[in-house]
Amino acid sequence: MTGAPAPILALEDAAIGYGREVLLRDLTLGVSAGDFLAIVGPNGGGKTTLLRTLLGVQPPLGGARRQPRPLRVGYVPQRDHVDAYWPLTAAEVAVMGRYRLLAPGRRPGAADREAVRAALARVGIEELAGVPFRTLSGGQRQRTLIARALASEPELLALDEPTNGMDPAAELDAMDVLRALHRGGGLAVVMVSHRLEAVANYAQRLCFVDKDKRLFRVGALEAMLTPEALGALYGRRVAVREEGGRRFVYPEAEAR
Ligand SMILES: Nc1ncnc2c1ncn2[C@@H]1O[C@H](COP(=O)(O)OP(=O)(O)OP(=O)(O)O)[C@@H](O)[C@H]1O
Repeated sequence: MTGAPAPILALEDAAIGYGREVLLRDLTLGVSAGDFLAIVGPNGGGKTTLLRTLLGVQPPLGGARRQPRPLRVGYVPQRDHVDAYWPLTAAEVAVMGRYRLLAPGRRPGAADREAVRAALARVGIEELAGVPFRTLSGGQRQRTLIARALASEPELLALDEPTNGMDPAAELDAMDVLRALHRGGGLAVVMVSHRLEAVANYAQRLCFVDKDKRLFRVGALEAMLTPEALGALYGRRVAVREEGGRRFVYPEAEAR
């Protein structure tokens, strides 16, 4: 039988939220091995809540979360939530990703140091291993946090706003790193972004989320970049144009 591959993580008719407050309900979403899914919506729209519920960090308020087998997930939190790592070096931050692979009470050994070196190399910052995290640029910090996640040998990389606050060049660099990890490493990637343009050239599938509009929609990239789907997300006409092999998102001026 052919068809969509079996999901490694799924929500079925799920409600997400906190305590008694449901942000969105009836959400059905699956993530398969090798997927690249971007969750897009406005600030405060419920993206992080959806990601955390999908990962099992917080429970759904209704419906079900399915995870058919144990899954190694590398989680990359929002960068500005982790500045407390001062005064650790990049390698000392990345080695934290090894801790759950260590036997209780064991300290990281040569194999762990090699895994960290390899993880820093995969994100292109091997030479920054001994540099204090707090002195790194935003883009270098983000790569360090991705290396920490990679050091845990994940099957799924989950990232919350990985390019937030970056200049356009650093954003492209970071997204290129994710693409290389996805294509070369066979990693499934699920990321949250409030900027559609940041992910429109990288993700295979998009999920639009906005609790205020009661919007939840998921589909293949091409199906989600239509005027109709973009209108549902932005509440105005938005066009996507391709120039030089890249997609750009243009909100169109309202008629006066
Ligand atoms: N721990 C919490 N308890 C109660 N409400 C929360 C909690 N965390 C977030 N919320 C609320 O849930 C809503 C969605 O927040 P969420 O962080 O999921 O949105 P987001 O789309 O990821 O936004 P951002 O891009 O600003 O991080 C917001 O109204 C927020 O105030």
